Amino acid sequence: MKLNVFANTDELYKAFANYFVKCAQQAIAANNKFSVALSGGSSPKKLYQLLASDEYKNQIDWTKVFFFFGDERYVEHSHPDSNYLMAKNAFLDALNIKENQVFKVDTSLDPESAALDYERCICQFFTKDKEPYFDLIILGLGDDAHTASLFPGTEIVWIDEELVKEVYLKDKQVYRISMTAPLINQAKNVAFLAFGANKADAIKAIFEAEKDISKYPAQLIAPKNGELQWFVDEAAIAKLSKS
Ligand SMILES: O=C1O[C@H](COP(=O)(O)O)[C@@H](O)[C@H](O)[C@H]1O
Repeated sequence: MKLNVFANTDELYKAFANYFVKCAQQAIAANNKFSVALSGGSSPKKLYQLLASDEYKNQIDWTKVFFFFGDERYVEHSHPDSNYLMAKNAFLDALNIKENQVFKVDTSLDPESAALDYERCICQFFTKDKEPYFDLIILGLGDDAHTASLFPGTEIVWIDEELVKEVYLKDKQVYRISMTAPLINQAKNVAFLAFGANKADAIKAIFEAEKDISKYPAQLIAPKNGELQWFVDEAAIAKLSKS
């Protein structure tokens, strides 16, 4: 595991964008395609915008990039909460990404069918591989130590076979569709993007508390053969023990 710490979010986003470019260039050179699962929420928006900026957009052959979603809110694609819509507005449209390069969760189906359908779609994409190996999975972190939509106290944290699953969040009374830990842990590269003082308790628990995946689901993330990186700012790691 590599912990990359930055003094401010501008540096953090630039470093993550450079890392994204490196992963993409390596995957395209090796396999002529780059498969990436995006995270949602508020944190990655500026990263996506940066990747579509003049500084970065010409560093990647975007026709060879295939986009998936680590998790999705169970809402229409035009809904303001949709992770797809956020990515579309932040960079997919600006980069002229074609429809067939973007794999959306079909939220017109019921939640269970949407999860099954997304799993099928992922398996079809990776049809030549023994298992689906994403080149990169980007993850966010909730203040409550959730990642993707692996939320504390939900059944999805115990899944060890299904690759995608629906999860019902009782407090919010909503469904989400999420990649599960077994799928995430098959990726070649997994990277967390987390910043701000509101993430400090979660980060301390993930790194220093006894393993308790029901309380701290992000502790589930440990790629089997891939590399795990954390991109954080100083505020987010402020509560870690100094040693
Ligand atoms: O609900 C979600 O939250 C996490 C973290 O979001 P943030 O707003 O604190 O950046 C995110 O990783 C996940 O994809 C999203 O659906």
